[in-house]
Amino acid sequence: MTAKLLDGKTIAAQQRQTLREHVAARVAAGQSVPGLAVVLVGDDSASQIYVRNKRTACAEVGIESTAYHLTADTSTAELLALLDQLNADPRVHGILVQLPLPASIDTQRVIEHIAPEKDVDGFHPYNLGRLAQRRPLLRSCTPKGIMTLLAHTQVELDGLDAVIVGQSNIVGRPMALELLAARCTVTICHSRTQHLAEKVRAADVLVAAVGVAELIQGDWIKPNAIVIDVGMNRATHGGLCGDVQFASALQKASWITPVPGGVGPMTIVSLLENTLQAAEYAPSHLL
Ligand SMILES: Nc1nc2c(c(=O)[nH]1)N[C@@H](CN(C=O)c1ccc(C(=O)N[C@@H](CCC(=O)O)C(=O)O)cc1)CN2
Repeated sequence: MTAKLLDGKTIAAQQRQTLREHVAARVAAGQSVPGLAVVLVGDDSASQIYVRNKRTACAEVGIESTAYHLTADTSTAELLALLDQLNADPRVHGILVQLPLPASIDTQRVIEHIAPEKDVDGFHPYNLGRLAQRRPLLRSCTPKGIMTLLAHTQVELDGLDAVIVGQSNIVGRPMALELLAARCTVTICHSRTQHLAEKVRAADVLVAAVGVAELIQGDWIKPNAIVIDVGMNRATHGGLCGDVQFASALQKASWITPVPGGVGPMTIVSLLENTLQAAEYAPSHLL
């Protein structure tokens, strides 16, 4: 058996086209251009690339992005002051603070300082709480993008066993809430999990988001499982590799995401969707 590829690059491109049409229709109807504030602190090279890619994607669909690049020695108080300004600005519908922040900054305080209705990353406790209650508003981008990929398989998720490897606030935990809302039976594995291979072998849907190159072996994969690889690790040959051993998993799974070109592009298009959603929900007196 050879798995079918869940081609995030192509699906995200189709979604950007749809978004472009929605934004154009919105503007033609006399409503405001959706605005995204993109905040980057420090000089992390990967973050700079992600921010650039997000702004390029914004431009493609007609979202106006404004960049705020702060130096690595910015204090938490200075960043909170910028967020106060952006929270109050009616042209800004979404605020994105690129993570990770420098260690000197209190990341949780920063996330909680973004107005929940502008929290297009879906990291604010309000938005995570809404998802936990199955009443989501702005959903975390990577898990949201993964749910879109899963919808493309047309596999009925109801009742399936889903296993998530990784318990981060950005991916693992909101992913569990998404899959629970889709009526999967969800297991989250982490660094203290015993018998990881056995847990993975039970998965009809596997989401690998642990950040360890090729940790998950192909022979751990249940036949016909759907395999979603969130990992983005530097391979020994210099390229990128995921958390799953792709070549051997391809022989066991029914569907699998490539790295690159799987989950990453879906994360970015979900951010664009959230920004349009935030603009559409913004109170009319602010438009
Ligand atoms: N504020 C946020 N910070 C971070 C998030 C996030 O969703 N919000 N997620 C990650 C990084 N990330 C987005 O910011 C991200 C990472 C990778 C990709 C992507 O498209 N990857 C490509 C490969 C890129 C390459 O060649 O290096 C792919 O998978 O095809 C998109 C978004 C942490 N921080």
